[in-house]
Amino acid sequence: MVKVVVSGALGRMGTNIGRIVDEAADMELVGGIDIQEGTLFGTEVVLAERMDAFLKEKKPDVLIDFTVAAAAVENIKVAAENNVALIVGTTGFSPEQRATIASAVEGTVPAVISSNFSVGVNIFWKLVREAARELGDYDVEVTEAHHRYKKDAPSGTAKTILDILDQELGGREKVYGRVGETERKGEIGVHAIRGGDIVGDHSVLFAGNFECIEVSHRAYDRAVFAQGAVRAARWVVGREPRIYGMQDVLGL
Ligand SMILES: NC(=O)c1ccc[n+]([C@@H]2O[C@H](COP(=O)([O-])OP(=O)(O)OC[C@H]3O[C@@H](n4cnc5c(N)ncnc54)[C@H](O)[C@@H]3O)[C@@H](O)[C@H]2O)c1
Ligand SMILES: O=C(O)C1=N[C@H](C(=O)O)CCC1
Repeated sequence: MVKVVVSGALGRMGTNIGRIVDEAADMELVGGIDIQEGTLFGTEVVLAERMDAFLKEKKPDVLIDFTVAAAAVENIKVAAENNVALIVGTTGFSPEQRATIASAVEGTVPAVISSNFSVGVNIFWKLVREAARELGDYDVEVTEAHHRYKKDAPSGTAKTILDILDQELGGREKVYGRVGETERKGEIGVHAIRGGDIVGDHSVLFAGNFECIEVSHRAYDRAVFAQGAVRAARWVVGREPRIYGMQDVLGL
């Protein structure tokens, strides 16, 4: 049995993950962490400040964190100190926060950290890389759309797209939206749409003369992220203590 604690337990992702873990025959949901007390499928959700004592009491194999960047950094430190493996889906980390996470995790616990746990997006990233390799002289625009409550922009997935484009095209300037008189040069345009209950859309447009190619992914339900995170939780237990990506879980 893989024993799981969910951090961000009362949120959109935490609830989806709790349901999947609760229904899994090979997993045991042992509780949750949030900034309010509550319950998650019959298990106790405790306040974030009680996390250290809770992990010592419940002794989970893995903590799955979908919270906000500043909170996740602290949660990761506490989990690593308690020798609990990690799945981190939280996005919006600064470079400094990423460095803090790396020093807490590397050599201490295994952690899968990904801006997007859906299988489809991990394939989409491969397609974006392939297109960028072949279309280096085309204009490139990245667009993402999410629900009205999303806190970070651009999305973590869009930032991963930009990392891939940087690797394949060199570090082109990024222009975040355009207004007024503009002249297109070699930049990558980046556009974040927020509204309603959009689960998560990403698209990369490669525009040449007389033709465009658009590579895109649309999530219709958060279950795709939650299922990927739970799949990663099964995979991570017992691995070497370092940071992995979802491509390691999927063998891509
Ligand atoms: N990697 C992926 O596949 C993926 C998919 C969806 C969302 N996300 C990311 O996951 C994060 C959460 O998204 P959401 O839509 O579930 O948000 P949400 O606001 O619905 O849920 C976040 C939860 O975290 C709780 N929280 C805040 N501080 C906390 C702390 N210190 N300890 C424990 N819990 C705390 C909040 O109270 C809330 O219940 C965001 O960063 C989002 O971008 C990633
Ligand atoms: O709903 C969110 O928030 C999502 N966040 C991730 C991101 O920032 O890329 C993945 C998609 C959904």
